[in-house]
Amino acid sequence: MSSVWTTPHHGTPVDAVVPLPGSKSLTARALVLAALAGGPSRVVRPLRARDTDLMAAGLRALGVRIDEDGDDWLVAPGALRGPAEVDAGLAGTVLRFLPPVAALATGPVRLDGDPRLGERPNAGLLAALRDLGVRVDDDGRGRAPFTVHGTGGVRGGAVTVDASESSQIVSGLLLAAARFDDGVDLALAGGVPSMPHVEMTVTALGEHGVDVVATERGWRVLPGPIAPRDRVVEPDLSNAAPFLAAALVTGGRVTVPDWPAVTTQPGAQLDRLLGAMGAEVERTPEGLRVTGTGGIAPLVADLGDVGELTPVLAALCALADGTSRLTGIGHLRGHETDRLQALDEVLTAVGARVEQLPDGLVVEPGPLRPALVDSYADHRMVHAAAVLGLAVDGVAVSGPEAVTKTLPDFRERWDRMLGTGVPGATAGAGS
Ligand SMILES: O=C(O)C1=C[C@@H](OP(=O)(O)O)[C@@H](O)[C@H](O)C1
Ligand SMILES: C=C(OP(=O)(O)O)C(=O)O
Repeated sequence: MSSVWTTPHHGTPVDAVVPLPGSKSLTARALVLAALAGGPSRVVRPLRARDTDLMAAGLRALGVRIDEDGDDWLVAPGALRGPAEVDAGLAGTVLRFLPPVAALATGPVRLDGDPRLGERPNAGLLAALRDLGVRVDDDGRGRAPFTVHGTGGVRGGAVTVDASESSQIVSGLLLAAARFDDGVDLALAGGVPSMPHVEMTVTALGEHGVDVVATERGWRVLPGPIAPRDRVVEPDLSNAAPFLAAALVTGGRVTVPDWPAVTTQPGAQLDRLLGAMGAEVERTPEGLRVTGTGGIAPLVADLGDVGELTPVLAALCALADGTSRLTGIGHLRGHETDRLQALDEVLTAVGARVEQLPDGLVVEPGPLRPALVDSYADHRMVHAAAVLGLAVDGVAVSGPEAVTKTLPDFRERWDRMLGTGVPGATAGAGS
């Protein structure tokens, strides 16, 4: 049975500096590219959480050596081999980044994960792999579990890909493509959500010396070596969302240190989005500082590029001064849970009126009330509940352990930000 977390209600302005661990998305790319590189790489300050630990475990199962050196990971590529079993848990990154790597291995690689993983869309990836010459056995639905029959090499070449349900399908193919005989000339069959994450992949490839260019309909990766590279992982800006939102909800201020000046992380758009909701946002020498100014303005925005910010932004919408409309996020129905349905249920439970659109949500705030809500095994739904709980006394969430996916000590960090946890350890009073 899962536990229940009664989220802290907080009637006074927060004032805290909240350092955050590394980005899930950057850690995943760093691991995969290091594993495919021509020599060893060091990943400094990787995220250590369920998703990235599963990525490391999956690569190890394929023959890659990954050692811990203090907080760093040392990655030494080896001959990729099956037979192997990969547990992807609920990680979209493992589900979509490892099959193209498995295709380069010698032997069968079976990928499976949590029950919900089998509902996450992946047909576009498996179809593309088959078109590139890879044998994949699945249940006919293109979803986990499935087995990639690696033969030690992939032909590669031109391929048209349906990545309308996840950008990770594109990223997975591009990350491994330099190791395909003919590289890849990837044309999109339609749209792709989360474009900043594809840009993150393209940037990471370039940093590893891979020749990758944008084409009229997609991207071309030339075959060639992947250079090893030591890299420091930026803090996870998407996981900054609930903490920065706390400044808005309580009329306080929160600073996230080491906010990168330039980044491909979609969380960088929090400055624009929280600014549109009434926050004052400044870059200080210490980091990004968000200050609440009293009310919360409603948000009308296409979040297609920044889908993973939706749960926290939608929670803010339930506390706003008017009706919000969030669109461009139909693909969130295939995330850790159907996030549009889950947000509808949670925001309704605390008193908002919610309308589901095919590609989004309309959120009209109502009189707030306490509620016991579900996490739906989704880390970002726990973040959303925590944000609501600041303003609504008596918000409890069942299954809060879902936060292990990307920020295992979320609750401790939350308490410290509010000044109710162990002082000084990971967050303290702002200056
Ligand atoms: O490539 C990545 O690291 C990610 C891409 C996005 O996936 P979708 O395009 O499936 O939304 C994002 O939501 C996910 O959290 C991380
Ligand atoms: C969609 C997310 O995760 P995943 O990488 O599993 O797709 C997320 O973290 O919001």
